Amino acid sequence: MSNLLEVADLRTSFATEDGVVTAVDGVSFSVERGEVLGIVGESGCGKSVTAESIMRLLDEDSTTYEGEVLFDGGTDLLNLPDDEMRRFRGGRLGMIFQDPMSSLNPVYTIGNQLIEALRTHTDLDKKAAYSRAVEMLTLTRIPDPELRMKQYPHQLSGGQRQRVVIAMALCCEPDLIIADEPTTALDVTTQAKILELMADLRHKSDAGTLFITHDLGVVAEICDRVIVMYLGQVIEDTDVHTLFNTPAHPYTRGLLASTPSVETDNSQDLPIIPGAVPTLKQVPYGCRFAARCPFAIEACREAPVELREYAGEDAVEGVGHKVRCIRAEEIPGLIAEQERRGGESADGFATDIAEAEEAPTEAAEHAEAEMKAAEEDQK
Ligand SMILES: Nc1ncnc2c1ncn2[C@@H]1O[C@H](COP(=O)(O)OP(=O)(O)OP(=O)(O)O)[C@@H](O)[C@H]1O
Repeated sequence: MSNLLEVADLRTSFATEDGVVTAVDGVSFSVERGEVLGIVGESGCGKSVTAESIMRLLDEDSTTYEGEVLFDGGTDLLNLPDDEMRRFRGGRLGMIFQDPMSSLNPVYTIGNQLIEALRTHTDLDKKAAYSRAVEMLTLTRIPDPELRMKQYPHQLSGGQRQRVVIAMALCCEPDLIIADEPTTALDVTTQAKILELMADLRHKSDAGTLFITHDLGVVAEICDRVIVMYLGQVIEDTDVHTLFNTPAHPYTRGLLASTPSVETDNSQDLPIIPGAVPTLKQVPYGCRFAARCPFAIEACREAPVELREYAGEDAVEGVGHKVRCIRAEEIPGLIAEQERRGGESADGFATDIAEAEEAPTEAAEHAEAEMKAAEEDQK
């Protein structure tokens, strides 16, 4: 069976005043029917640009796409004529964004908008579209769906608006749903309810879902497989259990270690990934994470690192597990050694803010030295 979505070597670049920057750099992954694939990573790592590239929502004049985005057996979305792409969006491709107001028109009632979406993308007549819209709102468990049909977006709460957007994304029975931080703007209780709703709805359709979030707790709750992105690249790709039980990339370890859990009730004791994601103008030549990595050695900085199959002793048989780190197999041993020596390891990351703040200085110095060397090379 072919994948529902096959993204192959996607590269998205922007022409900016300071030259061309590549926000998504050779990203490949696939989504099967019925599967939820999570994309996780810190702010600025390219999650949204990946989604917006698949949907072709970026400014056409300043954006260049390379690679392939093959949908349902071969349609390359990157080469689809504009009018066909418009038909795909909201039809076979459903979208849910962080801010529900970006998907809703403030001057039309909820009913008008749902009916319009259904009439554009299906053969339903007005009466059938009305019934279907109410049915979809009921499915999202919004209170009093018939009343909501007559209301305008500003008359609803944030959680209710997001339920409407979910109803809108699902009403035309899309094959693929792209959800970009759909719960981030909501309070914790509403967030939990919306996640529960999404988890429930996925069992009612065989659509594939691409779920973008910076929150590993959300990943654990809703995703089957996960890709972790860092500075425009995939740095780890595996199923959700493997990611949480045997993470292989130091960045993933850092993200997991710095995520509060039920056991860690004091977030001050959580380790910190030092520094910040470099800007797209400062992309390091070798491993892009090296400047922030407690395990980086000179070899990490000498050449670009490929995404490859993880072959550690703890690798789970039969589970695809890819990692972009030349030391991934050594790291469990290095951490065990640290622990044997009595150090508080926290997967190699410091829990002390002062200690963690030393590293960005080192990172910045290194990035600057690399930039200088690259400039010299170009002369
Ligand atoms: N139109 C644009 N022109 C130039 N750079 C852009 C443009 N859009 C995004 N970027 C840059 O691309 C990089 C990736 O951005 P993206 O929004 O995909 O990150 P993200 O991982 O989704 O982060 P967040 O969680 O904050 O949304 C960032 O450095 C961002 O500044």
